[in-house]
Amino acid sequence: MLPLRTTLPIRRCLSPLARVSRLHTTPTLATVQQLSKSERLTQLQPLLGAAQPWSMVPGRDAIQKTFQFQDFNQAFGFMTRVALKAETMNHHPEWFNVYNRVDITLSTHDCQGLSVNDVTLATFCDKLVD
Ligand SMILES: C[C@H](O)[C@H](O)[C@H]1CNC2=NC(N)=NC(=O)C2=N1
Repeated sequence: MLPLRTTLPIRRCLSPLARVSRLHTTPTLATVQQLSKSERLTQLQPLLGAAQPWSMVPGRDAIQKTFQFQDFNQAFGFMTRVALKAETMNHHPEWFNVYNRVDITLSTHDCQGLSVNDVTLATFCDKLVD
């Protein structure tokens, strides 16, 4: 005779599908923070003061830079490499391309401003054309 209330552990109450989905739940995303004042001095300033500098976007906490290449092939090859890096970082540029020109704007939507991810991706872009 089964007792009226069984207190089975929760995992045995889940349907197989629910159990699997619990195994594959998306981990909570680490929240990315805006660059601190000191990070802006140590990490952002070098980008803004470089020989081929990034510049702040007026009215936004974002940086922008235009890259010029010999032709479309070179420009698209650059974009391909940046795109693959963006995917591995899960951090994506805002960009525009016409022929041999690539305009890139970087900012972090999740924190409505510049984060270390933008510094990392900007540095990656610069190294590609060094
Ligand atoms: C859901 C997804 O992980 C987030 O939207 C990622 C994707 N790529 C991103 N790219 C940029 N530039 N900023 C973000 O905050 C961001 N967030």
